[in-house]
Amino acid sequence: MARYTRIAGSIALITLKNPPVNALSAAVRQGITDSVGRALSDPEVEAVVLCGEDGKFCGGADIKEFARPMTGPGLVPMIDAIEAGEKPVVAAIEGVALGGGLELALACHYRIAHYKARLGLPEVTLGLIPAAGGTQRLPRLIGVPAALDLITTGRHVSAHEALKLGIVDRVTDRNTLELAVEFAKSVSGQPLAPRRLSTRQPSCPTDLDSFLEGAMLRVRQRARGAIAPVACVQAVRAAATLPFSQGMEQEKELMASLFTSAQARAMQYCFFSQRTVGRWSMPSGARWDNSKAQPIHKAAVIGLGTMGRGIAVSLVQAGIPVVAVEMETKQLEVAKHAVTSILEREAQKRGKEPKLGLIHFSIDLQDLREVDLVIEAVFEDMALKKQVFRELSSVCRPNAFLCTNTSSLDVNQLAAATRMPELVVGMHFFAPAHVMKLLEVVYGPRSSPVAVATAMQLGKRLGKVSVAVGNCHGFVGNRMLMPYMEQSVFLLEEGATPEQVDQALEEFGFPMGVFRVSDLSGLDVGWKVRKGLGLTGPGVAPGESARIRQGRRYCPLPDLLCKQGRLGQKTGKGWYLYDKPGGRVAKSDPWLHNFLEEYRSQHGLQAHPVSQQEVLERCLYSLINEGFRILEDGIAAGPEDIDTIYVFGYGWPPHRGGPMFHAGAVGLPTVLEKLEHYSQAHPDIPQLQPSSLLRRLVTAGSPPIHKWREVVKTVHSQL
Ligand SMILES: CCCCCCCC/C=C\C/C=C/C(=O)SCCNC(=O)CCNC(=O)[C@H](O)C(C)(C)COP(=O)(O)OP(=O)(O)OC[C@H]1O[C@@H](n2cnc3c(N)ncnc32)[C@H](O)[C@@H]1OP(=O)(O)O
Repeated sequence: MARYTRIAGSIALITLKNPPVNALSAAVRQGITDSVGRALSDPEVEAVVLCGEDGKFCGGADIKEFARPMTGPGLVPMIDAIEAGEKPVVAAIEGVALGGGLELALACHYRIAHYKARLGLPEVTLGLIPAAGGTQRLPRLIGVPAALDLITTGRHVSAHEALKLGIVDRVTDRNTLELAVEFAKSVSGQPLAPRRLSTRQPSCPTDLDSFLEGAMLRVRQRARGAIAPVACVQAVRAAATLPFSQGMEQEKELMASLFTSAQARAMQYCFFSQRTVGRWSMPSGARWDNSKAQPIHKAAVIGLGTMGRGIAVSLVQAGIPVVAVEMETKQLEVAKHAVTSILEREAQKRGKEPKLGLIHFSIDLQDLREVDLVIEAVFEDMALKKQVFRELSSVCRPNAFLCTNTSSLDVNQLAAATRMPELVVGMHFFAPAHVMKLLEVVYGPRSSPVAVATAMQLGKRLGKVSVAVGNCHGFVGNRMLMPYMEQSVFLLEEGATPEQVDQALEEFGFPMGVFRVSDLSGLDVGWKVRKGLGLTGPGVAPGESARIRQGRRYCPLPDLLCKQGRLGQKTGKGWYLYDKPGGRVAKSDPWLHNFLEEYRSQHGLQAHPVSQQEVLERCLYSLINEGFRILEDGIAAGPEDIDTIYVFGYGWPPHRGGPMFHAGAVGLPTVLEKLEHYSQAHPDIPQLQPSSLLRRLVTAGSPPIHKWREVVKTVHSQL
């Protein structure tokens, strides 16, 4: 809806009204259309001010409507009518003007923004382009290069940046509406033609063609197969080279090809999944809406290695005072220097002062007596972590929350080392912790709903996408990664090369294939985990075959590389060769190829050509299969949780929705059939045996993904 009022005598005020973000639903579009018509036809109205209720101008088109047949007035004619009107319209922008919301503002003749407002055209993140004239008006307002940047990235800009770019005419820290009304009065009667963006010529670089070609190249590289960013460049090219009306035609055609695309569906699913995970639940019945988070006034981080430093930076950036603890003075000094430089660098990027005063470095655990919450980030070693938790339990206040940053260790064992196990949760950050958006909040069997709510709330404050998950080895993300990584090395045994496997995965849309990632993070990380699990090293039973562990197929290749000191980038060689230790450019390594051949002949393995299809099916479907097991086990509340974890933490391409969404898109019967096929071909790999939930879903007629929770519920109720 939109509310029409008259204020200050001659000003018509149109207020968008559709909580929570005043999205442009059919009813809102109808309301605006009617109100604008009324204002234009009322002789007593000299000018119009457009604003949004509750301090939010507009969050854009109503995304929920995209899945339904379109009703109500179209966005484009509504916007065009505002620009063409003979009375000045001033947009009073508070909160957000995003997508269709900004496009609406661009049709207004003037724009005034509150200094806290954020503006942007994020349609590309939903698999679309700004097709209500955004791709045509923005280049005409701020020039082709700046518009291209905003449209292809979808990034939000602050009101101050918007002013610098020329998107808004004024920024205020006063009451935006009052200023807009004053402003509207002051411009009434002035000529409107120069204010109509559709009539302007866009400012273009002199070498437009090569500029656009370069931009297209960069966008294609970054897009990793996503089609919307490419369409964005094409639409902006139309703005730069065609008259407005033809540009609009082109915009419409491009949007028509995207609107019903599988990629747009996937990305919109990601948008809603990200919000669904905020409404977390635990098998006990505790939920986001019946569990109250405790405020965190002061926190601590124990262990200032790479992870601890990133976590400390995140806390400081969120304005939370932190005690940062290392065990020895020398390590503390090194960490202090590193944390301070990250804080300074990050603050400089944001044009702000670093909040150095919020962090206190210490080697004394007694300094933790006042904190509300501790995040332990010491080395991934159960005995060491238990020791730290015992000490924390005796030093901290009895009601302090004790969190462990672990990627796979049993949260319950750590809880058992404390006096208040209900206050213990896992907070699995991803490296670098101040950059990566994902946080897995891990609840053990004894974690209280308050502890989970507090950790989830803290994650939100840190700007993370937090997902609550149950306690098991590897939680959700790493547990699913294990069968994926196993398949990748099995494929090497069978004849593939790291290059082939990586290429298939990168063409699917991952930023890096599994072997490049392994080289980047260090092969010794997995080696240590495998040693801990008794899969390699002294824990292996004497006489056990090199390629069988615990009765199932095992590939010792990664262990063999580690034994040779090939730990990845840091040693200058791993699955690939680098020009020096710490080098980043991966080169194919003939040594490795020979090594693989020798290994195969030593173990009597016959190499066969491995197709791209086989790489994808075995790596991805085994990962997906584990995802179904995770749902069955109640470790993740729904497929949205798994998909959000994979998109935000593991580089799964958003235009493919996430692994579980991908399974639905491929077709559950196909996934089942392929898993059955590979499982028969490799009976010694239990991970390829289709999970019972997948079978059940197929038997139930492969319901759409939003119905899977119901099927999972029936599985749980029958247990
Ligand atoms: C054949 C061709 C046909 C073509 C016809 C097409 C015509 C269309 C032409 C033009 C294209 C225009 C497209 C768009 O405008 S797409 C939308 C662009 N806008 C966005 O992407 C913004 C999305 N929203 C956000 O980023 C954030 O929500 C926020 C910054 C606005 C607010 O953040 P926050 O305060 O953190 O709140 P939440 O994110 O939690 O959101 C609260 C609540 O609101 C829902 N919601 C948010 N935005 C929208 C929206 N645009 N439409 C519908 N619903 C929205 C969100 O889902 C939450 O809901 P809840 O989980 O149920 O609480």
